[in-house]
Amino acid sequence: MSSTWSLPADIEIPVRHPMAPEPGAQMREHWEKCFGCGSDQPTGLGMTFIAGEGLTVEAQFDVAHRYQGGPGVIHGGILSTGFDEAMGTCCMLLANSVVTAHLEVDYARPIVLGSTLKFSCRIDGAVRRKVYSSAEAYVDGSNAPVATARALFVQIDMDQHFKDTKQFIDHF
Ligand SMILES: CCCCCCCCCCCCCC(=O)SCCNC(=O)CCNC(=O)[C@H](O)C(C)(C)COP(=O)(O)OP(=O)(O)OC[C@H]1O[C@@H](n2cnc3c(N)ncnc32)[C@H](O)[C@@H]1OP(=O)(O)O
Repeated sequence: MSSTWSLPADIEIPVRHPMAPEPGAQMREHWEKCFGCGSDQPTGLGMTFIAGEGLTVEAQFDVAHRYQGGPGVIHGGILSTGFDEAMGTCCMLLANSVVTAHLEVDYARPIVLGSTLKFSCRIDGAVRRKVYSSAEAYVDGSNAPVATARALFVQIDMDQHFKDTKQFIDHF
């Protein structure tokens, strides 16, 4: 795998929010209609999340047949969606609302339909509103990651960011 991704020199390790879920606790969906995590999104990934120690989160979803790209394997965009959601949820340990500004994925192995895809995510640091995260994805029986990702999330003001799409929002 290769990447030109590098963290900025002025990066700092942020503090986990005191109200963040305890390590081992399930983390909530950020919005019930979300394609990644929403319980009111029947075609979505239905991802689940467990808070880890420090600034880490474990996430997973089952690779259903409807997520097929090539014959018998996951679509690359679905895998990248899984990373996006898992790493974005990891940022919730800071109790910030964030959106993805940059996401890159290295695809190391094909992922067979029917697998359970597991993500190990962490916050690498933050600079002002920017939160840097990295993650690996695994399937059962594989010690090496099947894919890795890095992302930049930017903290937003929810009211301002979604001011033009409020008609879609029941509540957050
Ligand atoms: C979904 C939301 C719900 C929230 C709940 C929790 C989420 C949970 C899970 C969700 C999972 C799913 C999540 C989803 O799927 S979120 C959906 C996909 N993402 C979007 O739609 C975001 C679209 N982009 C924007 O709205 C704006 O561009 C944002 C808000 C990101 C920044 O525009 P804004 O005008 O506000 O700020 P700024 O332009 O001064 O930038 C600020 C800083 O960031 C730096 N920068 C910006 N872009 C890049 C870049 N590409 N590479 C490197 N750096 C970049 C920039 O240089 C500056 O740095 P500095 O000057 O400080 O050094």
